[in-house]
Amino acid sequence: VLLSPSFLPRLRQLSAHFLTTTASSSSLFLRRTTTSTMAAPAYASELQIAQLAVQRASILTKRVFHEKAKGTVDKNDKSPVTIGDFGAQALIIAALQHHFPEDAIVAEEEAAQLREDANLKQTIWDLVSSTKLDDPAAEELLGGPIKDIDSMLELIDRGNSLGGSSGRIWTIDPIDGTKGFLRGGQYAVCLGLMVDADVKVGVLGCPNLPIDDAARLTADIGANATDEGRGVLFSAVQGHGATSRALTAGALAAEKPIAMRAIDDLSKATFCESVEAGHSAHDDQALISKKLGITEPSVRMDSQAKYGSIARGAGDIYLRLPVKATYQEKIWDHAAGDLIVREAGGQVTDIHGKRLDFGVGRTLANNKGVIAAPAAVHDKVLQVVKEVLGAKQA
Ligand SMILES: Nc1ncnc2c1ncn2[C@@H]1O[C@H](COP(=O)(O)O)[C@@H](OP(=O)(O)O)[C@H]1O
Ligand SMILES: [Mg+2]
Ligand SMILES: [Mg+2]
Ligand SMILES: [Mg+2]
Repeated sequence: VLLSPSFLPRLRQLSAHFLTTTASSSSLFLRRTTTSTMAAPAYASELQIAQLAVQRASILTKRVFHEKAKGTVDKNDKSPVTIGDFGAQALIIAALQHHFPEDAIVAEEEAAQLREDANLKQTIWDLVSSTKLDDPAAEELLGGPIKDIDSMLELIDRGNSLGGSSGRIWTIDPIDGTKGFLRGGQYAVCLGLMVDADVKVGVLGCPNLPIDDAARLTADIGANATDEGRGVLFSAVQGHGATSRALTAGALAAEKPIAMRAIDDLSKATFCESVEAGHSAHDDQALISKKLGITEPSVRMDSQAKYGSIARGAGDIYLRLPVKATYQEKIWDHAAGDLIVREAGGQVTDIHGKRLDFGVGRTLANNKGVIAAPAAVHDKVLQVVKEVLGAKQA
């Protein structure tokens, strides 16, 4: 059993766990007892690697924003994609490949375009090969640097899994809210692990959100923010709650549990939605908000920073109603946020009240739209969504 190939990744996992649980203990005896008598919490190793990988990828995205001309290139779907998206995806997959080489990965980007563009490829390689966590133990835990430029392209393309309903599947959005990123607004580096289509681990790096969990959402949230006081890492493990911590450039900062705000009066709720009118139906959402008695205007922000923000009670409700009936939401746009909100005391469904189904491929083909709200009021919000959308069809 010890020598079977399937045991190898597990062995690596165990040694990773050993390295971190023992990093601060000095006696060998203590180390032995720690590892033999304490059961590791569920998905502890996956969580730690995911958090550090997102943290490292976030450094790269910040470097792209601050140091580089933003290098926007056109993708087939005409969404802006930057060297940051490719670079962050390469760094995250490198860490996953090092620890969990058997796991499938569904990631947003692919390397095809880089293979044909030597300049772009080199620019990304320069960034990727020079981005490290500033804590050597943490950097080593992620497996250190990528070997060479071709390995980088292969790693990016490891994210081409078709997804599905069985086994371990990671999903990555290296930069979610690319348009927000380009504007200097909100964006998120997103990573989730699904096991048999159930999201078990979710991590969101939000470099432009305030660190302070108590900071309420406002209309100008994160717009052209300086780095001072900003950068949050949200995490959740199924059944173990959700946390936030400062996003750092090295080892993980101390975590705090987060929870959604208890709201008994929906008229006092803060609701958030996409900046982009093409991504969710602003007019329908305004009507729903009004019917709920909400008088404050919506807070518009890009990316899964919306999920993280309501999970820590900085806002309360996130509505994403379809603009076009044919659009299928992508699993990487929702997996981490869905778990983080539910672990913080929320409920997340589509406009029909169905939980998001991450087991049918790269898209949420079985769902339309998203409604995320505190569990106690989710039904009420859903009811109003149905009223408004029903009236439109009638
Ligand atoms: N017509 C559409 N409806 C809904 N979402 C869309 C869309 N077109 C693109 N998107 C997705 O919306 C995401 C951004 O969400 P938000 O509007 O909440 O910031 C994009 O992620 P990327 O920025 O990673 O490409 C993209 O996947
Ligand atoms: Mg995109
Ligand atoms: Mg996205
Ligand atoms: Mg993206």
